[in-house]
Order: sequence, then structure tokens, then C-alpha cells
Amino acid sequence: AQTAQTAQTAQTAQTAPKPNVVVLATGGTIAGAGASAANSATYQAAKVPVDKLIAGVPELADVANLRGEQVFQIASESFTNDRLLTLGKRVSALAKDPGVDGIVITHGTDTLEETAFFLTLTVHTDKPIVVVGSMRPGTAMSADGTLNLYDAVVAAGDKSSRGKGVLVVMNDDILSGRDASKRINIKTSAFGSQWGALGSVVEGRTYWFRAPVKRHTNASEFDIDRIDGLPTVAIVYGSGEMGTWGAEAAVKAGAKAIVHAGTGNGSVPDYEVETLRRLRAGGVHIIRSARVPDGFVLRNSEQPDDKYDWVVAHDLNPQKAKILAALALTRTNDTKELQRIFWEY
Ligand SMILES: NC(=O)C[C@H](N)C(=O)O
Repeated sequence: AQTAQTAQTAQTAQTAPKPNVVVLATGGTIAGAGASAANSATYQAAKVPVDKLIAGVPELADVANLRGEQVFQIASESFTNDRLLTLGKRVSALAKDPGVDGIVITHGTDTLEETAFFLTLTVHTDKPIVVVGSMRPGTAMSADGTLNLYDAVVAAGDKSSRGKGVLVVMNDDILSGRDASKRINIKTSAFGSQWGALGSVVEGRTYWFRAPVKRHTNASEFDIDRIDGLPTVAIVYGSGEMGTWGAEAAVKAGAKAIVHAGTGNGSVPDYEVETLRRLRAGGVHIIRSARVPDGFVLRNSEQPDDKYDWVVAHDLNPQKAKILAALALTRTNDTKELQRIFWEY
């Protein structure tokens, strides 16, 4: 009986139509190449074209009908707002295509968390969008890109991934694009979230344990199809003896908002308070976040945000807060609205 059932399962797998998944390649280490197999950290990112990446994992053909598109070939530290918009608009167009069931974006890991958050805030779709990278180039021993890509394609082709916002698949984990963050820069377990993974991919199957509750994709008020530019938002990193020059220089350079990556609970040094209040009075928004990777910044604790007309970034790290602030400023200049947005997304 078991043999009959195994045969039937195999036949169902063969006859069930495979999902159509598009791989959008942007570069990164997952497309990297090093001089020797021992080079896990010394290599050139963004070398291998998308068709070669796909051809390198023949098992992909078992789980999806795949085609690749080379959007960029860059290391992800070189992402700009313009590139984010180009990528977002392409993802949105593909998501509207009835012949596309899911989208995978291969991406460098350095700014993968920004791109994943940006897409989850701006692309209106239920279809799975999965961002994936690797920590070792394909030429290295124990390269992690092949399994990560396979897992990403599995997740993107799986109906159970729909409506969960943009996902990050790395190292067997399925994470929310909202709060997945690069937390270790030398190991394959690079990505995590203080709120935990949503699920796992194991041997070509997805397993889910939670779902995001914050607004995303179809429920978002931001729409990539209507955004053609983003304002400059600067992150000013908090430390002892940080001075006030970082904030001043950011505003001189045209920043419309400053994400203050404060110490502790988004603290502001006594000697900087008046500078930030003056910049706010001049129209620049001050968003208090924290350089501490976990936890969240409380409103009116540490600083009287109501009195100063400042915003807090909630649990978003500075780089995520920068993305949300830039998007929010395309729609409002009102502090209360900005704060609402930071609570809701
Ligand atoms: N692991 C990586 O992908 C790092 C690389 N610097 C990138 O972000 O493109």
C-alpha cells in the first residue's frame, strides 16, 4: 500500500502544474566569484549572470517554471533610491502579469533588508515576492547560494506564501521583509529578526508558524506605480561625543528628515537637543530610532517628543526607518501622520 501511495504522490507531483516564477537578479554575493574555493569572504560580488545562476541548480526545474531577468549586476551596498524605484516598478509590473505566480529577487545581503522593506511597503499584490542572497560566493566551499535560491523559488511558487508581505528566505528561514535584518556579517546565519522567523523551508516544502500583522503590500497606502522620486533622509549615528555636526551637515545637504540612530532608547545628548529642535523648527523631521539592534523606542520616554514635535521609529532599525520616512514624506509633512505611519507599518 505504501508503494502505491508513493507512486501516486510522485505522479501527482509530476502532473500538478508547476508555478511560474520569475527570478530578478540584482547581483550580490549570490552572484559572486572568488579566486579559490577557500575564499569565502574575499571575492568579487555581482559576477555571475542570472541564467548561469539558474542553470547551476538543476533541481529548480522540478519545482517551478523559471525564467530570469538581469535587472542590475551590483553589490547591494551600491543600491540607490533610483535603483530601488526601478526594481520596485519591475516587480509591480510582473506581479500584475497573470502568467506570473511568484517573484524571486536575488540580492546582495548588505542592503537586502532595505529592499525587502521597501517592496513590502510599495508593491500591491498578494503574490509571493521573495528576496534572497548568500553569504558565500558560488565558488566557495559550502556555498550557501544554491540552497537559498532553491528555497526561495519553493517559497515563491507556493500558494501558502501569498498575502504575507515580501519575504526574505535565507539559511532555511522564512522571515518577514519588514523586520528581517542582517545581524552577522561573517556567517551563513546572517539574517534574523527580533520577532523570529515566520517559517522554514525544508526539502522543498514550506512550514509556517506565524504571520505578520503590520500593514503591507495590498493594504499599504504607498504604491510604487505612483512614486517617481524619494526625498533625502539621513541617518545620524549616535555615540558619545557625537557632536551636532552630523545633523547640521545632513540638513545642509538637503535632508528632509533625520533618523537619529540614538544610543539606548533613542537617546539624544544634552548638547544636541537644541540643534535638533532648531532643525525641526526649520521644517526638518526628527525621527528617533536606536542603534541598539533589538527592542523599540518609546514615545515621550528619554525625550518629550510631543513637545518637540519629533517622531519615534517604533521597532524599526535606523535603515528601515529611513525607508519608511522617505516613503511617508511623499504623502505627508505632518508629524502626527508620520507617527501614525510609524505605528502602523
Ligand atoms: N553577502 C553579500 O551579498 C555582501 C555584498 N557586499 C552585497 O551586499 O552585495
